[in-house]
Amino acid sequence: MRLHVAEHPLIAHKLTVLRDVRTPSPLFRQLTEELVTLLAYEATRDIRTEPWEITTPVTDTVGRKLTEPRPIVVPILRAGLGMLEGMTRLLPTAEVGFLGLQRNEETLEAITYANRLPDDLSGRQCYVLDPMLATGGTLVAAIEYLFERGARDVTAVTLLAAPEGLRAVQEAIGERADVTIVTASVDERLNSKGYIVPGLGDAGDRLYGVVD
Ligand SMILES: O=P(O)(O)OC[C@H]1O[C@H](OP(=O)(O)OP(=O)(O)O)[C@H](O)[C@@H]1O
Ligand SMILES: O=c1cc[nH]c(=O)[nH]1
Ligand SMILES: [Mg+2]
Repeated sequence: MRLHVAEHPLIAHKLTVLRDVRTPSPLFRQLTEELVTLLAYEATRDIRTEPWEITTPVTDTVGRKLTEPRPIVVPILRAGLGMLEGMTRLLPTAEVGFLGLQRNEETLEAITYANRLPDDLSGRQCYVLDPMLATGGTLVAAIEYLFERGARDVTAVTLLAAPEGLRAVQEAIGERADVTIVTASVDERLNSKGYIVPGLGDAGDRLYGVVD
């Protein structure tokens, strides 16, 4: 597993406003999108391209173009949905699959309630979107769903990651595949309720409001 912590003054600034408990949902959503676009730049550093011949108004030349098959972007509902627009703005031709997972607040176990992925992901570059990597249960489950369909090249884009969650992903995935995590921050720890500290609270609730 590779970890990339994206360090940039704009990321640090936007993340600080995002963490602030006084930041209302509309601004939280806007900042999430902006942060994802900045993180996507890092996350797609190894996206596959191939030579492509074109003619400019001046001459013939060879540039580069994204290779087929198209990359796939997989937001983890709910909170990952807030990252989709920012990612597809940079990767407009990407296919989008969906996973819905919810953490049980007592056991912290991730329960799957939606799985809408292409059947065959072999040879595809997959980008998983979830703002929070806490215990790692959700991301490990998501990566396993992608592996089941043949994916072996997975990049997870998160806003915050806890050291505990990073260790859990490393232990679960091992050397089985090429997994990269791109995050804006590795925070200090988890609290007794499994929340990231200092964190930003419940990302889904801050994006979309509290649902029972
Ligand atoms: O690393 P973990 O301990 O598994 O926790 C992280 C998960 O928790 C949050 O989702 P939540 O269950 O709150 O669902 P929501 O997005 O619908 O709010 C978050 O968006 C991650 O998916
Ligand atoms: O701090 C946390 C941990 C899990 N999920 C969240 O939304 N926030
Ligand atoms: Mg939530």
